[in-house]
Amino acid sequence: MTARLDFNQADFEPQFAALLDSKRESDQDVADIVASILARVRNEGDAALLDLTAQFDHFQQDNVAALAISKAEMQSALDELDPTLRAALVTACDRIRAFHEKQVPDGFGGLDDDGVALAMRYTPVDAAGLYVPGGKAAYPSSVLMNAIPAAVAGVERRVMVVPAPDGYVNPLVLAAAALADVTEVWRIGGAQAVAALAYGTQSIAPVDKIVGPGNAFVATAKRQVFGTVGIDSIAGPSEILVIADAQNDPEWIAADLLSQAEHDEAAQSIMITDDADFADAVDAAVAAMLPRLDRVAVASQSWADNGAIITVPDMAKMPELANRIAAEHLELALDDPEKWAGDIRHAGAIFLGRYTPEAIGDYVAGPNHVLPTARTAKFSSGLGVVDFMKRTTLVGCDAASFAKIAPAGVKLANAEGLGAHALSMTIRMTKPV
Ligand SMILES: NC(=O)c1ccc[n+]([C@@H]2O[C@H](COP(=O)([O-])OP(=O)(O)OC[C@H]3O[C@@H](n4cnc5c(N)ncnc54)[C@H](O)[C@@H]3O)[C@@H](O)[C@H]2O)c1
Ligand SMILES: N[C@H](CO)Cc1c[nH]c[nH+]1
Ligand SMILES: [Zn+2]
Repeated sequence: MTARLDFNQADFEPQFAALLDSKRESDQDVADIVASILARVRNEGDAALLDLTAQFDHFQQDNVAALAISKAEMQSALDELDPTLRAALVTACDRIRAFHEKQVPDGFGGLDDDGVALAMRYTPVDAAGLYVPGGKAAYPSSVLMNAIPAAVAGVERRVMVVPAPDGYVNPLVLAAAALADVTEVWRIGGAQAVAALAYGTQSIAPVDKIVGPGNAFVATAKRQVFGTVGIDSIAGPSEILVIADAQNDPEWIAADLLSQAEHDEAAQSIMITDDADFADAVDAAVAAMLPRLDRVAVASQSWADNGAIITVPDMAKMPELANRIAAEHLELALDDPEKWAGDIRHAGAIFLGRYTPEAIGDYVAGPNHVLPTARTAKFSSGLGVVDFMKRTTLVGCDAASFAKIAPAGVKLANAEGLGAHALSMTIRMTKPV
């Protein structure tokens, strides 16, 4: 049974607060396990990586070099791909690349009113780690979502890690890596892969930034290595918030809720509706659909443990709740979805109207599906080209422009009691070359 919350009930607020608080990647036990895995890889390098890969992925190897996948293996996976599957991958690739090419920032530069040359430019990081999940499902789509923006940004070393449970990596994942031009692939996953990318080991050179989605252990590991390396966002177990009125087919909405529940027992699917009978109909449709899914066990547990159906007296109450949920994905299965979207301030991605299920965004719409979870959409965004870049500012004064602005700088330096700062400016006015 999934949770049912009614906005009009006296106990709504504590129930809603508990729902918001129930994300697995925020749990202390996960944080403790991850901290010890990170420490082991940092201290012991390759040996710990081999040991943890054997423990968590049941993949035993004697040396880390054996965990690498060559360019030739990736290419042959692509060459041997079923042509219709290859065509689908190419469609996804083309649409994702087109959307991300629009994101390349320009920077700017020129002389300001005082004659000072000012500019801002964007440069890519040298090396990016691309986490592709693979514990419970294979994610060729996540290869594309990670690797394409990295390549568009101009990152030279694009290092993919993917867990290989029992030593197996789905060939479609390798084919996607070839198509998206990944430069290095390692069959490692979980917090130990994040640690190897962040700290480096004897065999794996460290990267500057780690991006990509994963389960609670991966998301927590990224949070903990931040500072040693950059990260994109906390992209943990999937979430969907569906806003639906009674005009919808309950089965369509049930399928949308289950599309994210089937990712992980820790995934979260929530619906808000203004119609109690429709809420009952969706609940029944989910129950009827669940046994027909291949991933019935995962989806059932997710729906029972973390799912919820919320009824509101009218849709005007919806935006405030949606903004507090700050979901990774938000579907507006309503008339005039653009109008409602204007009231949504916090969501990783918004899907407009009854014909835009979230799943279209997972694969082929074009925007990235690596998105912030666990309420972090309140302050962070989905993966994009700028995540692989840094900004550098440039300033250039000549004698005339320097003389115009330096006196204010000298005044402030003296006020801060920083005499050498003041001197480095006054010296240029009193002792010009
Ligand atoms: N937010 C996003 O943008 C987004 C996108 C795609 C997928 N996802 C999410 O990615 C996740 C994929 O999860 P997955 O499990 O299939 O693959 P995964 O690669 O994220 O995790 C598998 C790894 O987790 C580690 N692990 C598992 N149980 C552990 C334990 N008890 N202790 C320590 N480590 C442990 C293992 O090292 C294993 O290799 C799902 O939660 C899915 O919802 C999120
Ligand atoms: N919905 C996931 C992001 O939370 C992405 C994905 C990949 N494949 C299917 N779905
Ligand atoms: Zn999905």
